[in-house]
Amino acid sequence: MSGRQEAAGAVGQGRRVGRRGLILILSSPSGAGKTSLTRALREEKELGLEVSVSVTTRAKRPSEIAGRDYNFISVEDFMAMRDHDDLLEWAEVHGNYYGTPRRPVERALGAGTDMIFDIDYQGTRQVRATMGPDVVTVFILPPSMAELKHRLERRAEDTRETIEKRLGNARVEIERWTEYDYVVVNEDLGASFEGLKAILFAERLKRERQVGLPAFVDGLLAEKIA
Ligand SMILES: Nc1nc2c(ncn2[C@@H]2O[C@H](COP(=O)(O)OP(=O)(O)O)[C@@H](O)[C@H]2O)c(=O)[nH]1
Ligand SMILES: Nc1ncnc2c1ncn2[C@@H]1O[C@H](COP(=O)(O)OP(=O)(O)O)[C@@H](O)[C@H]1O
Repeated sequence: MSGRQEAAGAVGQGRRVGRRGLILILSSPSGAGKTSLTRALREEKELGLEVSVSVTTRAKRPSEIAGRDYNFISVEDFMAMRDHDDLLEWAEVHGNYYGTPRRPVERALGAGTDMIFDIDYQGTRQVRATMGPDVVTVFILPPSMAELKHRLERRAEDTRETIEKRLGNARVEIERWTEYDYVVVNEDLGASFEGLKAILFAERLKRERQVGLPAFVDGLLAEKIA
């Protein structure tokens, strides 16, 4: 992306290596754990990640906070945002509309802040098409279908009908796993969290994401060793 500010970087003899911001996308079938992992990443402040808060037309769950987990809006308001091009991407999932507001993403990336998106495979395709190399995608798999069902039941925030619909869609969602850069089988939440941090740290060091490296290396090679 042109015009994007660079995150603070390494310093060597006054030569700076900056970094382009990235978007870390987490997708999974319902109940595999992407919300828990997104919350854990957001709460670890030193990672410096900003979570994209989607708009949705679905009803709020008891544990959710409007403005933190989602902005809950009417179908009319959703369509107005879509028609005004206020959404970076949008999709219909489990019979409800979901979308990523464009402006907060542009603001965060413009300031060099990395973002996390918890969006489905349809949205992931759209973001990859528009943001290309700045996107890193991770698919979260459950350890088994039986455990996926148990997690949805243990979460106890949805009606039986809602759980059935999400389980019914799980196979179609899981089949998209090959479209993703990384795959994490979320058996142990702590281990999955460590895996995501490893992905983030490695992606931040990718050569093409580090701006100013050629000048930095030229400087290194020109330096006189006493
Ligand atoms: N495309 C798209 N998908 C979203 C967005 N926000 C959430 N989703 C996806 O919508 C699906 C349903 O999310 P949610 O209702 O929170 O249910 P959960 O998956 O059971 O936690 C999940 O696959 C989310 O990743 C968005 O802004 N865009
Ligand atoms: N590794 C895990 N082991 C056991 N329970 C988990 C694990 N990850 C998530 N959970 C639980 O499973 C339920 C579904 O997780 P959640 O993060 O809401 O999934 P998603 O956002 O993918 O629908 C929640 O009750 C959560 O606490």
